[in-house]
Amino acid sequence: MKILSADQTRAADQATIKAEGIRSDELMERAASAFSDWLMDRLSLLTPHEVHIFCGPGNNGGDGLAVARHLHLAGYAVQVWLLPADKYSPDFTVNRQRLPTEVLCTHLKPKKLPSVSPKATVVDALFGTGLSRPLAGLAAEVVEHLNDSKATIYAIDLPSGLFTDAPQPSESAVVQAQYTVGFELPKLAYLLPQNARFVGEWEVLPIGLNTEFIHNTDVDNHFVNTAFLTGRYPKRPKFAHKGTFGHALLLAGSYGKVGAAVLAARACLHGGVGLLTVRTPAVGYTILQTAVPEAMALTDPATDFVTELPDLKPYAAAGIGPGLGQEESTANVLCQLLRKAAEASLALVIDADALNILGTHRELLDDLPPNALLTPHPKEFERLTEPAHDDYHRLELLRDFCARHRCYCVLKGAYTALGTPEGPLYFNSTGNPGMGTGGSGDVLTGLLLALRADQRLSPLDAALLGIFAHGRAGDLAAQQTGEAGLIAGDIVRFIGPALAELVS
Ligand SMILES: NC(=O)C1=CN([C@@H]2O[C@H](COP(=O)(O)OP(=O)(O)OC[C@H]3O[C@@H](n4cnc5c(N)ncnc54)[C@H](O)[C@@H]3O)[C@@H](O)[C@H]2O)[C@@H](O)CC1
Ligand SMILES: Nc1ncnc2c1ncn2[C@@H]1O[C@H](COP(=O)(O)OP(=O)(O)O)[C@@H](O)[C@H]1O
Ligand SMILES: [K+]
Repeated sequence: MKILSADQTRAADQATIKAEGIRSDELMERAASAFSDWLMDRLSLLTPHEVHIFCGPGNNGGDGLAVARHLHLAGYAVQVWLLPADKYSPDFTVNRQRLPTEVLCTHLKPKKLPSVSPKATVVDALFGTGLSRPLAGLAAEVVEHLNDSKATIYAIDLPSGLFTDAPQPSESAVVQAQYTVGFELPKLAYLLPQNARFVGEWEVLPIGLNTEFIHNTDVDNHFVNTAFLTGRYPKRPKFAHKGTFGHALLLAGSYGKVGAAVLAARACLHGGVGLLTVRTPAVGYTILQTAVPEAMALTDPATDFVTELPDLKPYAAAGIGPGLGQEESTANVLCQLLRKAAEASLALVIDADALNILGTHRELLDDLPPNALLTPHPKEFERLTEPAHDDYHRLELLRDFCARHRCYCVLKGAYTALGTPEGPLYFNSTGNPGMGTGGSGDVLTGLLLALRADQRLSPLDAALLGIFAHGRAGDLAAQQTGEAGLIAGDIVRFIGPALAELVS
């Protein structure tokens, strides 16, 4: 799914109105009906609800007025509160006129704000994508009042005060919604940790925006769901053999961290790799051969950490990092691997301690072979770049980093963001907080290694499929274990089912 900016959203609305020959208030009616139906599914008519709808002067307020009409006609006790303004949008005015006279509709006044009980349902229709500056004055006062009320707040399109695709000053007033319901496509603002307390849970409802316009619009950001991945993960051919899916090399583990190598190796095998060879220090030999008999062990001469790079000829892809440690001789192995990878046409996946080594020897970044795939969490990413002022700045750093080094970079977290050499970012939709547990990242590395070894997949598709399937495997696992009980090995068990869902 494409993530549109505020300007692109407005243009999509206009394109739809033009292509369908409808009036703008008819499109608003679609949005308001979709929102009203969604809300009424959650509110029961049997328990009386005090529903307060707070409307601003633009089309977000127009949506709110239309929602008020729908809820009133369905039998809910609705009260509308209007933010006074010099100017109201035409569709606001149309819907103000359509509001049945029985619905109480009152202008808000400073210092005389209505009391809203904690049991009330509030619809926030003050501002949406048209917000042009941080809220101040009465609007800010209303927002603080709603946040203090403890009522359940449902925001239409955006929590009021939040910009669609830029940060707002830290002290400015923003509605803290429990739910945000947008239209057609998700917004960047929904996906960032710093906005979580404003956005709450979110959902988008289809309103039939013009598909041709969306198709022809270039965007900076994409949201990756199952539909987005259709056609990217081919079925295994009938006459396939282990050579078809590539031979991968995993360099991982050190004394006390051989488990990371085991998790990554198991994930790689469940990720469909043809053959897997694992380079661990000697201390890992028995552990690996026992825990993962399907993998070949190519043990390093040193006991506790990896010191020598094996011959790269047999391999289609190499993964380096999980549990590796940062000894100087291990850093040398990484350095040689980077220099030889391009010549050996080796796809690289770089994680964990290998990233930390890159962070302390930044000159090595210039040796990254084309299409290398890096998988930092935000702290590791900071070591490769610089501290970010906020989540939006971090995404810009990600974009710059991938463009400069011609690499793919997986910035891990909820809604993991994949940066690409071409520029666009891809936000993942799967995964759950249960995956915030030691070893989850090692599993991702192993899975990505398998997909990079599969010569049928482009670097972009391998990365998108791996990130999505990793989160999906975590979701399937959590259905059995619960989130708190989830451990990294559980994610491994569900990689197969998660990938099977993607075959098309
Ligand atoms: N036909 C359409 O364009 C559709 C629009 N929709 C709704 O329309 C919304 C966008 O509507 P608008 O573009 O009218 O924008 P908004 O309703 O978000 O707000 C714009 C109005 O608020 C004022 N304003 C902006 N920032 C302010 C601030 N800080 N303090 C005080 N006033 C401020 C502007 O001058 C303008 O009058 C969407 O979020 C969505 O809810 C939906 O109905 C779908 C269809
Ligand atoms: N709240 C969350 N929602 C979705 N995915 C998550 C969440 N927390 C963690 N994850 C995923 O779990 C993995 C954790 O990786 P990482 O931090 O490297 O763990 P480790 O170093 O312990 O292996 C990442 O892929 C991340 O996207
Ligand atoms: K709103």
